[in-house]
Amino acid sequence: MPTKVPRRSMEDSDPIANAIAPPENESPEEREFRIQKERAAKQVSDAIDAELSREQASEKKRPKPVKILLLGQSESGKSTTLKNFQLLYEPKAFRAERASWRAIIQLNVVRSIHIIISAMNHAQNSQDRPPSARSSISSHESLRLDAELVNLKTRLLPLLEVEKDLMKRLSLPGSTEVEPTERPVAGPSSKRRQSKEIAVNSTVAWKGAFTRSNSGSSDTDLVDWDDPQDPGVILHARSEDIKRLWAHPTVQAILEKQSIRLQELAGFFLDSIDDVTSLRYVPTDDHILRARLKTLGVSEHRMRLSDPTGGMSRDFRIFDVGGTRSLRAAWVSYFDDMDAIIFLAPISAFDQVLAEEPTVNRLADSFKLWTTIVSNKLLQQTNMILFLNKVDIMHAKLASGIRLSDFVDSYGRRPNDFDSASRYLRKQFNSMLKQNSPTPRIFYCHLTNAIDTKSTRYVLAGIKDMLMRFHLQESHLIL
Ligand SMILES: Nc1nc2c(ncn2[C@@H]2O[C@H](COP(=O)(O)OP(=O)(O)OP(=O)(O)O)[C@@H](O)[C@H]2O)c(=O)[nH]1
Ligand SMILES: [Mg+2]
Repeated sequence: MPTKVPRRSMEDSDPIANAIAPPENESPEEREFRIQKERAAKQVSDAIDAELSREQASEKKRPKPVKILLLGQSESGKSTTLKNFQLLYEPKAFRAERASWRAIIQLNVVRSIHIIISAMNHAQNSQDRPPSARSSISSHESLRLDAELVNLKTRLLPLLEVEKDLMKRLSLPGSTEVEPTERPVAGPSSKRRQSKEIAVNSTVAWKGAFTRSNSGSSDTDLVDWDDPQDPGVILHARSEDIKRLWAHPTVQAILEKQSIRLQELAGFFLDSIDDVTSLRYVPTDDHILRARLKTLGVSEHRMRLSDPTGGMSRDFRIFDVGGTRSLRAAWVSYFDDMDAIIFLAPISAFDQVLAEEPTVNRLADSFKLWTTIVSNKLLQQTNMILFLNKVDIMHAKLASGIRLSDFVDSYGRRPNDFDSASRYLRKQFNSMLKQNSPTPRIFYCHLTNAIDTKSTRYVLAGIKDMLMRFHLQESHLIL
């Protein structure tokens, strides 16, 4: 009969000692087997420790990371530029987040419908007012909703519940990080109305709320299709209604008369409703770039990029910040030690105002912000890269007859075409930089469309190579 091994003396109250103590009544064979297992485990653990020390030692030898800070007003395209970097250099990780972006796109769709319904209500209310009160309202606001439209509106109301539900899921338990912020809907300033825009603090792991923890390797594995709360089901069921609402001539007239240009609003997906509301919809790269989620905090993204000359790879750190005015004070703590600033100025916004400050023209705000950044003492040595962004919207706006000179007096009688306008604006930004740079500094300016992956890919690859070369020269100088 095998002799029993006496239980090792230990403090019964010590949970750790309890957990690692050999089992009671262990036979000699079991003991031998356990000791062998523990020895093997220790060998593995020692090997991991050795590998970690080797990595730490080589980490110390690695050159300093290249740091890039993305700056610009809200909705200038900072987070979209970061998404482009991720898509280009970490496509697997980027695509693994599709389930989270699917939820944001659904939220964007519902928000557009919310804006349309508010505009319809506004038109209806002005119609319902007594004629004496109506006399001060311009005739265009009194467009009548026919029975079909009223019906459509009623059928689409459940989507507002979807919005609430998605927002609840985005607000992680115990967190107040999700902040539905007010933004004015374009329209005559005296009759400005508000529509909510969702924002998330980028330091919060909001993406976890939508990604399956045990997700498989294929795209469709990323979404929990059996989730009864999935907003995709309701959106799919209402897809035809959404299309009819959006295509309805009275709706188009109401939006036009209230100066609401939904196509130009961030997160516009109403022209892709068939795709976005299809059952088992998984966003394409293009859709992820178009998705709008306002940034509140500052987020840091790390990636290791290869050297085009075949040398050692470099660590890049890209910092994305929130661009709303109240968040800009936080930028300065990141100014120290940056290798480059990518400043985004959405030139198409020349006829728009800031959401947070409806008296301030957005192009004027970009000019002022650029001047503040280039004249900052901490940034005198920093490479400046300017993206004159949203050129696609700029093209369309100018072509539709909206005149730059109506908003920028100094543009004078120059032609209202894209080439002349972009050349003029580039010159303005350039001269602001020169006036505020006591010593010459590296400056690049690109006309960009950040939702176009192809053109952005070339711009970003060029920036990466330039910064690697520059960084390499600097390290040689230091050595
Ligand atoms: N059409 C068009 N849309 C763009 C372009 N660049 C960005 N967008 C869209 O504009 C919206 C705003 O872009 P974001 O990248 O979220 O803006 P941001 O600068 O990060 O804004 P904050 O986080 O509020 O500071 C998103 O829906 C983008 O898809 C562009 O060049 N053209
Ligand atoms: Mg952002």
